Parts: sequence; structure tokens; C-alpha cells
Amino acid sequence: MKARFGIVVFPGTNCEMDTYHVLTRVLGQDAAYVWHQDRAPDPYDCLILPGGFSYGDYLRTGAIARFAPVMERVAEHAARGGLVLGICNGFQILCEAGLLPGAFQRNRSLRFVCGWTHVRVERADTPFTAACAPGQVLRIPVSHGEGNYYVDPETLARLEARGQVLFRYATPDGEITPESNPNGSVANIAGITNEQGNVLGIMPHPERAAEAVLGSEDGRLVFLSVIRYLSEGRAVRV
Ligand SMILES: NC(=O)CC[C@H](N)C(=O)O
Repeated sequence: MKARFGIVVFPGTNCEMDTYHVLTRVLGQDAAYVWHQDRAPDPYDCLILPGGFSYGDYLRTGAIARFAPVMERVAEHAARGGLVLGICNGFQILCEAGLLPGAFQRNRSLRFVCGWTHVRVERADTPFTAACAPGQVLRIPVSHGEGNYYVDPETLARLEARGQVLFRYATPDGEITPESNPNGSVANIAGITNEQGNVLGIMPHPERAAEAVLGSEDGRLVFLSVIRYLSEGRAVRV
């Protein structure tokens, strides 16, 4: 059975078509766009908040999008155990909405960064990483101005202890170094889940690295993990 993905679109989102393309044409799944004003979208197995500049990144990236009507539905879906995947701007929105801990600051360089990064998979026993090997290094690009993830030290210690850090910026060999960190994120964090493990925020763009012609297929593994998890009947469709 195909998994059914809902791709949430805010004014200023710009990665929804790439995500749709990968899910449907590359991976053969069902996907549909969900408009930001939609309070009651159809049932989906997984809601994706794609990248972009929702509401022009005014005030602070994600700060306005979190008040969009659709976010009530996203929170409800997450509260019932449904899968939610926030990519880049989606990650920022999930933090602003309180569905993930932490916040984003301007990149340490104060410059927009756009280019290839490597991220190490810290856990491969989650719905978002089950198709990866533990410690596997994925080559996935970043593209952001406010990607500098921050959490206070106590929250960070809790995230680490509970295994909520799923991806860290690393060298191609999987070493965690300051040089491999493109934006100054604390502990080289590139992706985290909520405590329950059903909401993921990831800063690099897996949908931009899902076809060999684009230079890497590694990003597929994130979507394939979700598809595998859902096909095992562990979906909560709300
Ligand atoms: N690619 C994106 O999602 C951009 C992220 C965000 N708007 C930023 O520049 O920080």
C-alpha cells in the first residue's frame, strides 16, 4: 500500500514541488499539497513542512507560520502519534510552534549558506532513519540564513540522554568537527526529534539529494525510512 503524504504550503514555501516530485515520481507514493489556511486537511500518514521562506521570514523565520490555521492540525496529528517531518524552514516552524525544542539564530557567519554538507546518522532505529545504518554519513545540501540551532545546556543534555539527536554535521568520514558545522549549531546538530520520536526537524534538504543526477541519492533514505515504517502498519492516520 502506498503511503499518503500531506505537504504543507505556506506563502513563501519554495520546496514543496521538489518534495512532491521525490515522493511521487521518484518513490512512487501518494502526496498532496495542504494549504496553510486549511484547518481540516484530509487524513495523511505523514505531514511534511517543506523548506522555504514562509511569510518572507519576517520577524524571525517560522515566527508567523506557527500561527497559520493548519498548524493546529499539525499539532493534533503529532499529539496522536502521527509522523511530522519539518525540513529546513519546516524545522524552524516546528521549533517556533513548540513541537520541537530549541530555536534558530542567524548563521554564525551571518551569511546565507548554500552547499553540500555531510551529516552522520546518530540512530538508525527510528521511523526517520530505519533505512540507514547507524553512523552512516549522508551527503545532503543545506540552504539557509538562520540555521544556527540553539538549545540551552540542560535541554541539550536531555536531548542527548534521550537519543533525540538523529543527525549531526560531520566530515565525509563521520567525524564531528567545528569545520564541518556550516552554521554554528550547538553540538553540530542537524536534526532532532521530539521526545516521543514522531516529529523530526532536519536542516539539510533530503528532497534535493534524492536522485543521482543531482549529485546524491542519500536524501532518499530519510523518506524511505518513513515509507518502510508506515508499510509495517505503524502508521497513525489522523
Ligand atoms: N531553504 C530554506 O528552507 C530556507 C530556510 C530559512 N528561510 C532561512 O533562510 O533560514
